[in-house]
Amino acid sequence: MTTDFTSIPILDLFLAHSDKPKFLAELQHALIHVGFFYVKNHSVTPVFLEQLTQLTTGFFDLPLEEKLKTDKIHSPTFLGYSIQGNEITKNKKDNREQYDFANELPSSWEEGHPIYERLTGPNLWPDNTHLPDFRETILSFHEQAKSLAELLTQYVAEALGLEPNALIERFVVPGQQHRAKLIKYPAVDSLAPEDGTQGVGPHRDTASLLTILYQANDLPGLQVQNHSGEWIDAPAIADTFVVNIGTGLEYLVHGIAVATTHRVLNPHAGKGPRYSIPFFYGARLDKKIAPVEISDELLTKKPVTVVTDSGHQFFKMYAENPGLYALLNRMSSHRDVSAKFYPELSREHGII
Ligand SMILES: O=C(O)CCC(=O)C(=O)O
Ligand SMILES: [Fe+2]
Repeated sequence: MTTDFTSIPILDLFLAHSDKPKFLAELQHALIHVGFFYVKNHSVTPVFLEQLTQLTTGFFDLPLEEKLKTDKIHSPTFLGYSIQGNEITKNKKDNREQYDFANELPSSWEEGHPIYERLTGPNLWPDNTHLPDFRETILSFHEQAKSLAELLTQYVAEALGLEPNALIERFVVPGQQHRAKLIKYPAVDSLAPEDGTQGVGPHRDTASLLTILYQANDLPGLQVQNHSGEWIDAPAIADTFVVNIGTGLEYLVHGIAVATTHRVLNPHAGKGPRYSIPFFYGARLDKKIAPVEISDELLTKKPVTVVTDSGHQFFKMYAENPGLYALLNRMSSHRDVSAKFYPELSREHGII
C-alpha cells in the first residue's frame, strides 16, 4: 500500500553513477506513483541557464509588433509566438504568452502526404537585430535538453526492466522534431478580473515521452494533481529541471508510468511574471506503435485509479494514429491556426 504523494521526489543524477540500483528504484517509484520528479546534478550549467533566462525575458519584452511577426498564424507547424489568451485548455483561455520552437527542420509535407507531417517545419525567428544571441542560445538549450531527455529515457527503460535503449530505438526517429517553449505567465494584477487565474489549465502533455521543464524564476504556480485529485505544488528549486511523463510514454509502457495532470496558476498580485521553459521529448508520429513488454510483476504495481481534471483530448486515437492525435491536440489549443490551415479537419473533429 503506497500513500498518495504530497510532494515531488528529487532524483540525483550523481546517484545513477554511485549507486545505480538505488537510483533506478527511486526512479521507478516516481514513474509509477507520481509521474513527476526533479532532477539535480544534470550537466546544463547555471551560467547557461541564466543566459537563457535573460533571452526569454528579452523576447517577451520586445514590442508586441515584433513578437507578432513570429505569430503561429503564419505557419501550419504551430511553431512561433502566441499572444496571451490565444491558447485554450479545457475550453478556457490560458493566461500566458509563449514562443514555441523546435530543432530546425524544413517543411516536407505536400498534398497527398499524411496531414500530421505539416507539424514539422522551420522555426519563426524574431529579427536578429533585437536579440542577437537568441537563435543560437535557444537551439543550444534544445540540444542540451534533448541529451538530458535521452539519458533519462534510458534510465526510465532500465527502471522498467528493459534494455537502456529499448524505448528510444522503438519510439524515437533519429532527427525527428521535438518541440519546446518559452512561456511567460503574467501576475493577476496585470490581467482583467474576468480572466481568472488559469495560466494553463489542467492537462497531460500529449504525445511525448518526457517533458524537461526549467522554471526560470522562483515564483510558484506549477501544480501537479496526485492520484486522489489534490493539487500539489511543484515549486522552483534552483539548478534543477522538473521532469514529467507524456501520454506517449504512458501508452507505450502500458500505463506503468503515469502522464500526471498538471496546471499553472498565474502569480499573485505584485509578484511580477513567472517564466518557464519546457522541452517535450517527442515520440515518433509516423506509424502506429505497439507498447513494449512490461513484466507482470511490475504491472501489478500500477495505480488502480488516477483522478484527473484533464480533458484527455483525443487520447483514444493515439494507439491508431499518433500523428493525427498530436495534430488534433495542437489544433484544439490554437483555434486560429487550426481554422486557417486545417479547416476541414477542424469541422470534422468539432474544433471551432
Ligand atoms: O509552465 C509550466 O510550469 C508548465 C508548462 C506546461 O505544463 C506545458 O506547457 O505543458
Ligand atoms: Fe504540461
